[in-house]
Amino acid sequence: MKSVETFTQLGSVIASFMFIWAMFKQYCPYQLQNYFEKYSKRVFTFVYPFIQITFNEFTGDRFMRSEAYSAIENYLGSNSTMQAKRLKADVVKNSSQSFVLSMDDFEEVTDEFQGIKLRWASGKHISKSQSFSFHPVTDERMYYTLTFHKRHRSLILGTYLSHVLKEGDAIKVKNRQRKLYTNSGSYWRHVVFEHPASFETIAMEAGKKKEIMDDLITFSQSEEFYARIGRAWKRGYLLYGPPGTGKSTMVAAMANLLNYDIYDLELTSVKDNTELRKLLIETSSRSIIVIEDIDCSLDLTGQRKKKREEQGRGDDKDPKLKLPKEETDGKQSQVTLSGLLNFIDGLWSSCKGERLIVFTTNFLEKLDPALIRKGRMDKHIELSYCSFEAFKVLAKNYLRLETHHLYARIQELLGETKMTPAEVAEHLMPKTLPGDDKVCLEGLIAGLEKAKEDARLKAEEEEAKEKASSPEENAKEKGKENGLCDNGNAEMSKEKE
Ligand SMILES: Nc1ncnc2c1ncn2[C@@H]1O[C@H](COP(=O)(O)OP(=O)(O)OP(=O)(O)O)[C@@H](O)[C@H]1O
Ligand SMILES: [Mg+2]
Repeated sequence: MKSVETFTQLGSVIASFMFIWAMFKQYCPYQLQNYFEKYSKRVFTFVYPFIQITFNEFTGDRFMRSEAYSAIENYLGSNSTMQAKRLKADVVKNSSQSFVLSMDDFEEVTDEFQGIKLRWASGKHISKSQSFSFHPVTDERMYYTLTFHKRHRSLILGTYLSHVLKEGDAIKVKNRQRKLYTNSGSYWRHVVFEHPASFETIAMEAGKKKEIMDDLITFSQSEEFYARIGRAWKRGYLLYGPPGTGKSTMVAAMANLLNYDIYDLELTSVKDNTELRKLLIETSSRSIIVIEDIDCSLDLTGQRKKKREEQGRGDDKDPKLKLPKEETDGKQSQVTLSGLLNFIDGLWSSCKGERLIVFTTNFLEKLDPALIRKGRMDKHIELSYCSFEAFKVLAKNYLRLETHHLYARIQELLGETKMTPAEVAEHLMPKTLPGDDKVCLEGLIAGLEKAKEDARLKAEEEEAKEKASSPEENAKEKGKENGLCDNGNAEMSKEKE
């Protein structure tokens, strides 16, 4: 890199000479000017075999920061921290509130790409406002320059620069503030997404958890695979299970694992298929589009289909078919099952980047099979009642307990009765400060025993009802009634006698 520096100094000398020439050339005869310029350029390229590219912070529009400049800034971040003697620090308001370091003005760092050394330098143009003012405004425009030998021109201009942009963008995505979007009608609004859920804290069997995490990570790293097989880079997940088993929590954990944004799509407030299409096209890459409680969101369920069949109306693929959920509402949503299916199947192919679509439901059996078939909803994940293994995860998170003598009783009860992780978690919440583990575990045992007793009573009640409504029982009951009547008649006839 020493040679680059020497040549840079030489370049500066030649540049100064060119500047002096520019000042005085007007006093030279025209032919001499041409002659001098032609040969001075040749000499310059001969003695200075390096190419320099400038990347300005602002291009054209003063208010729009150049994307290339930001990508380079991110790309050089780690190099700058290691090499530059003067750094600039800033705080990024993300969850970690960490510092972001970049090289200060007029600093230099080197980079290496496929064995080629390159030099990046930062600079600043300062211009004062021309108009007179007591508070003159200075206009500062930062820039980066990249210097490399001309024999590497094609490699640097092609492969290296796209590598810089790609890496810089990836770093930007990693450091960015993630967002949670919700739709009000056909517009997305967003807030900063800072949900603490992670796969580590989700109560679930370790094997199942690992399988889901592996699936997600494999998906996020399979851009080339999807391109090769000619499929849009998307994957559908269907999370189903009773309320309070962690479906929404898992969506947040997925977003945190993959560093994705979340688009929480409220289908009932979407007017029609056109609005749905608009909303979905506006979603960015690296995002999860979630439709919670899909069975309630719209009547996109098998039951509605059956009802329609009974009414002798066409099939569910008819795009004109309207499936308003709240027909009594003033505003009717006219999003159709076919509208949703068409989007899931078709439109994404033209949207760049990766997207996950997640449906959650409490009632799997209510959903139209067309909606959840493989290829649309590729992975079906059941979130169910709390197992002992899941309980241990919760106890570790909430009480920092690995084991306890009450665990044996809890294991026994969890095998006999159903309780959702949400309910178990509620029992494990400390009731006083500092929390008392034994009190929490005993509370849970009491809760489980009560749930077991309630379930037993309910089962008995149902059994009794069933018996009452069974034909044999009815006949017996009738028999009894008749018997009573006969007896009554007999008594009456006795009385008559
Ligand atoms: N598997 C789980 N692991 C850890 N915490 C859980 C789990 N399931 C539920 N919880 C806790 O219970 C609360 C409710 O869970 P969540 O909202 O994810 O349930 P859900 O399945 O989405 O319910 P619903 O069907 O009613 O929307 C969460 O705040 C979470 O802390
Ligand atoms: Mg939920």
